[in-house]
Amino acid sequence: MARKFFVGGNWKCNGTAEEVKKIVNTLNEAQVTSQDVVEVVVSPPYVFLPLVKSILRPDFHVAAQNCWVKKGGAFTGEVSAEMLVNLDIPWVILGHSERRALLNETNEFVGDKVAYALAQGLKVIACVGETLEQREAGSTMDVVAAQTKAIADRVSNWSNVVIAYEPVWAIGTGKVASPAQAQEVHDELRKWLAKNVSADVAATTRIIYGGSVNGGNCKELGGQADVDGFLVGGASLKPEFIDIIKAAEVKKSA
Ligand SMILES: O=C(CO)COP(=O)(O)O
Repeated sequence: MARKFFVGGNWKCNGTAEEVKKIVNTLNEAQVTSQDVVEVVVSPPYVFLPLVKSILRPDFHVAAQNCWVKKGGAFTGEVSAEMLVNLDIPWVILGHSERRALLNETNEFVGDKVAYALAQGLKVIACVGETLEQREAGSTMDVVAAQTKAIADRVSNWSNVVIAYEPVWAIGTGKVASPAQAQEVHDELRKWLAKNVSADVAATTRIIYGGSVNGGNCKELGGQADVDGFLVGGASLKPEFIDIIKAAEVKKSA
């Protein structure tokens, strides 16, 4: 089964209601590649999720940027997976490196969140990736494997999981991984899945790349055999996000 190209826009902690409406209008007006070829998901901050969902074109979907690790209750400031399901929010991003680094989310905690969110019926974009220090120490694959293992230990059905490989040193830095660097990790990660989960999960799970993706570099990155799409930060707030969605065409013609 072919892996459908996937483009996610992670808006992070940005935007006013007016700005959000503007971004959505731009997306709504854009002529993009058919949804048979690409799946598009945008992830606004929580407070804008109902607004975005209500005005976004029906062929694009929304994702939350996080959710609580288990059933809701006395957890001030948190939003539960059940609440997202209740509002028909289909996707959630979990384990983003900003949360791992700034909010001390461990591999195990992220694994627990992924398992819980999937069990509630959410689809999950699970983020993994190494820091510059880890890359320079030659431990990229050990780090990425440990992050993925914490998920694999807790998840048996991978059909609703997209893995986002986002090297921390490439996020928001303008220092994009080269197509060869991205392909190398995606290939290793797929081999890891084949060995430790199953050949089927390795063949069907989409592994998308994130970190300084823009309208200029998306085609070459997307042309790599094991790059199944992108998780885009800064450029997803701009009209060039549409060019990034269109990079799915490189796979169609491949
Ligand atoms: O963190 C990212 C997406 O989740 C990537 O962010 P940038 O595209 O701004 O580097």
